[in-house]
Parts: sequence; C-alpha cells; structure tokens
Amino acid sequence: MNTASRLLQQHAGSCALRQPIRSWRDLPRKRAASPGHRTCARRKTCTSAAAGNQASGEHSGQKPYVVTTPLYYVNAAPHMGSAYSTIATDVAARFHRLKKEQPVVFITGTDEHGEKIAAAAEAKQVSPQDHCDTVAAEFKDLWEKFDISTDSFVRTTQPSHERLVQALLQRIYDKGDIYKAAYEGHYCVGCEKYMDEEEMGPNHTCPTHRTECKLRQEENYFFKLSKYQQQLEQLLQDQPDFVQPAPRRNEVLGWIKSGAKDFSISRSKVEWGIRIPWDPSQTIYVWIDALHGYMSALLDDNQDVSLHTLDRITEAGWPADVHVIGKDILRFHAVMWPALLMSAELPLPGKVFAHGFLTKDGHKMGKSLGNVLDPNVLVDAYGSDAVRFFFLKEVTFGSDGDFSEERFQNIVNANLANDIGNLLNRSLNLLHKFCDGEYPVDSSDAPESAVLRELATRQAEAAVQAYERWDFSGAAEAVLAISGRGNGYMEEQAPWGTLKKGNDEQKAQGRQVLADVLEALRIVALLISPITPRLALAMYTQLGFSEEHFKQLSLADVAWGGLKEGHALSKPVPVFKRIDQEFVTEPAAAVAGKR
Ligand SMILES: Nc1ncnc2c1ncn2[C@@H]1O[C@H](COP(=O)(O)OP(=O)(O)OP(=O)(O)O)[C@@H](O)[C@H]1O
Repeated sequence: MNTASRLLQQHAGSCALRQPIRSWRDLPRKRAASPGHRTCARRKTCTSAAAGNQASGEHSGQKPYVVTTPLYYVNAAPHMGSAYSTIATDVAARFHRLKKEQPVVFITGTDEHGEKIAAAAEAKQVSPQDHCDTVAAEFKDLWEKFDISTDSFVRTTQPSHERLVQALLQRIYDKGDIYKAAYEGHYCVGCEKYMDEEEMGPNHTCPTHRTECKLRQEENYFFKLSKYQQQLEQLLQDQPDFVQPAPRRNEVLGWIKSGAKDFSISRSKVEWGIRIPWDPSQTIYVWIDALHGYMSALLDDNQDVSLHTLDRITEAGWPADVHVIGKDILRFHAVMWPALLMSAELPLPGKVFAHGFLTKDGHKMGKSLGNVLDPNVLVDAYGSDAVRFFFLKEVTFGSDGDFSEERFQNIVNANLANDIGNLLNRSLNLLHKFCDGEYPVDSSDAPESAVLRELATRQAEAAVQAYERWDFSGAAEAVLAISGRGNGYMEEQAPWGTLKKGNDEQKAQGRQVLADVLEALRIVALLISPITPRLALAMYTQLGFSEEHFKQLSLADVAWGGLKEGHALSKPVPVFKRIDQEFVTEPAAAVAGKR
C-alpha cells in the first residue's frame, strides 16, 4: 500500500466517527440547506406538484430515486442544448415526485477543470476559478428561470468532489487497474479527448467541433478498461435497458464488442485539474473527474471524504437511477463510468438515457462552435412553460430536432393558449355566469361511460405510461387529446344555450357539461404539470385550489372525481397569454419538428 492510500485509510478511521457520511435519510433537512437548493427554482416559485414529498418524511427508510443531467462544461455560457437536457431531466424528476413512491434527488452541476477551461479563462484574463464561478452562476440563474427543481448543484471544483475523485481513483490504483504508459494519438481539445481513427473525419477533423485533432504524445496513467470488457458485455445483456433508447444500446454494445481499449485517465501537461493522488505531477483527465460528480453531488460541499466514505456511499443515495445525457457523451457514461465503478466495486447506475441533438442548420448546437440558440432570449420573451413545452412536445426524446420560432409560436398558441387556456377560460366564465362560480355536481357522479370521463381516464393512463418510458412528446400528446376532446364536446353540447334558455332538465345537462369539462381540465393540469409547472399551478388556482393543495398532489389524483359539489372556483383570468409578438431569435432553421 502506498503512502496516499495509507493516509486515506488512517483518515477514514479517524473521521468516520467524527463526521458521519451525509445520509439520504437526512434529506429533508439537508435539502433546505444545500447550495443547489438555495438557488433552485422551487424556493422562488414552488410550482412542483408533490414537491413536498421529501419534507413530509413519508419515505423514511427508502432509497431515493436519483436522476442526473450531464455536468455542463463551463467553457462558455449555457445554450438551448444544455437547457434541453436539464428541462427533460426536470420533467422526469417532477413525474417521479408525483408518483410518491420514493423521495427524489435531482442532480445537476458544472464540470470545471481541463485545458479548455484554462484557455477560456486566459482569453478573458481572469483566473480559472473566477471564470468557473461566473459561468456556474450563469447556469444556476438559467435553471431558476426555467423552474428547474434541482436538489443538488455540484461543482467539480468543490472540495468534497476533489476528495472523492482522489479517493476513488486511489482505490482503483491500489487494486492494480491503473498503469503508466506512453501514449500517442489525435486529441480534440473541443471534446477534451483522444479520438479513434474511425471517429474522425478527413484530415483528422473532429466531426463535432470541425477542428483538426492534433497529434500528441505524452506519458499518462491508463485504466485497464480491457479487463472489464466481458463484464460490460454482460451488463448490457443482463440489463437491456441499461442504455436507452435501443439504437444507443446497440451502438454501445458495438463499441464494447469491437474491443474495450484501455484509456488514459491523467494529463501531464494540464495544470487546471485535480492532482493524481499518488503522482501529483499529473492531473486527472477532466472527463474522469467529471463523472464522479454524480456521486459527490450526494455529499455535503465540505464533507471529508475517505475510502470509508466510498464504502458507505449507498447511504448517501448512490447509485443514480438514471443519467440523462446527450448522445455525444455516451461512451463516457455507458462504458467508462460503469467500468470504473466495477473496478472500485461500487454499485452501477440503473440506466443511461442518451437523447438527441438540437440542431441549427442541421448541425449540433454547441458551445465550441457557437452556433447556439440563447435560452435566456427565449425564456425572457416567452416564459419558461412555453419553451419547456415546445422542446419536449416537438422533439421526440431520443431523436434530433431543429428549432423554428414561427413553428414555436404556432404550437404554443394552438396548444397552450387555445386548446387548454381558452377552454378553461370559457368554461369558468360560464360557470360564474350560470352557477354562481360553484361547482354544480360531484364530478364522480358522472357515469364511467360519460364521454369525457372515459376519455380522460384512458388518456391519463396513456400519459403516465408515456412518461414512464421517457416519451415526453407522447405524454404531451396524450394530455392534449383530453383538452382537444373537451373543446369538441363544448362545441357539440353548446351549454351556453341550454343554460340560458333551456328547461330544468336541459339546464341540468348544461351544468353537467361544464362540470365534466372542468374536471377534465383539472386532470389535464395535473398530467401536464411535469412539463409546464407554472401553467398547471395557474390552472389549479383557477379551479379554486390552494398552492399548498397543488404541492401535495400525487398521480393518484388523476383519477376522475376531484371536483366536488359546492366547491368555489376562482374568477377566470387567462392562464396562458397568447404569443403575439415579433420573433426574438435570428431566422433559424426553417422547419422544426420530429425526425
Ligand atoms: N445541441 C445539443 N442538443 C441537445 N443537447 C445538447 C446539445 N449541446 C449540448 N447538449 C447537452 O449538453 C451535454 C454536453 O455538455 P457540454 O457542456 O459539453 O456542451 P456542448 O455545448 O456540447 O459543448 P461543446 O460545444 O464545447 O462540446 C450534452 O451531452 C447534452 O446533454
């Protein structure tokens, strides 16, 4: 055992008693105090239905559902692609909170070391740490604007993270899975990685960053990935869902079968990084450093970390259930990360979901290329719900999608302002005019075969199933089918006529139509709440419920029968303002939509 290991072990013995590992059993208290949560959207606009599930302590003793976004590289400000991953992960987190099966821990953060960061800082003539502080704050601010319900925002420059990475690598080194060797290869600074021949375009160009990958030679430490080839193959056979969607799994299996090559985990010439614990002349390769962030996000910022901590990492909530990533970083998450964990004998994440790219003119939007759509411009002009809704409904999760502002405005107006917002406004107006603003019957009195009850029940099931399989577009479509039918039903039944001029029986029918439409809209609000949390809260408020009530909702509440006779509904105020303004982005790709 080398000195560093010995020190780590001694440290383990002394600090374990003094400072127990943060346990997910402490989450309610920790959550309120965590730095990520201090800046999270929930503090300001707590629009998460069922956001209170952790605070209530109702899940004590259960492992949390842990879901992560990539840790974004702070080489430049966030763009719509970064926001896309984060919004999608937020939807998954919100949906799981609604299920109330487990507490949920939603992790995001920033990846802050490496050559590209040092270069970006130098270009601005600031220190790397100052640069990271500035850009990390931009990410946090953006997540707040987008109502991202983060539980933990991890930064890879925080002390607990640095200690955890060192402890974990030391364990792998002590096991004999790391060795030193000379390396020569073509390096892409944009990707911060050596590229295989088959990954590069003509003249050794990186297809993503469109720059030449320069030939480099250095002496590095290597991880014996090859030793884990069989175990990795077995993982993908035993857990076919480990990588989703299916084409990505096949891609990963192809990589593994074609030979899992040992890879370099250190850099000899990069100063801005975490030192290799047994050889401080080298720094840890930024990608290896960043992957550990998913684990250190579960620790307190300044927590002491030791080998002992690693042994008890499950008490902090590890493993993650799902890593949501873009398809560009699949190899790191689906091959390298599991292999490192296998070597360290720690539990593997449950799943890696790799979504597609938002493209501009058919090319991946990216910070390095600068061909990005500024999410601040969109969210400032149109609000969080509109942007969240458009990208989740219009881009099939897992596929690529382009943006067009014209299509954005059309879709959002048609679906959110007209189909949902107008229907609620019209029916509430009628309710105030003809029923004194009181819900006229018990919604559960409608027979199960009643048009809207039958449809809403069926579509709710379809929406829940779609969320479960990460088909956010399908979930949105299933919900819109309810509001769409609600509009049709209003037109067919025309309750305004019968309520005004009908006999008693016709008036009762008119009231029943309004009651059914409003109950259907309540279900719409709850089902769409993971995607458009503000709109959902506004709808619930209009339906006469408090924010507290909204926060306590669970999936069980999608069952027909929530609105009761005599319940007072609020005066109608538009819940979603129609967009009627000039475009705020440059003319972008002409056609949006699914591919
Ligand atoms: N165009 C995009 N579409 C969808 N997601 C994206 C896009 N660009 C980045 N992301 C998300 O961000 C992750 C990569 O984060 P990173 O900070 O490296 O961003 P980047 O813009 O791709 O950086 P760079 O252009 O410097 O390579 C992706 O895996 C994905 O989750």
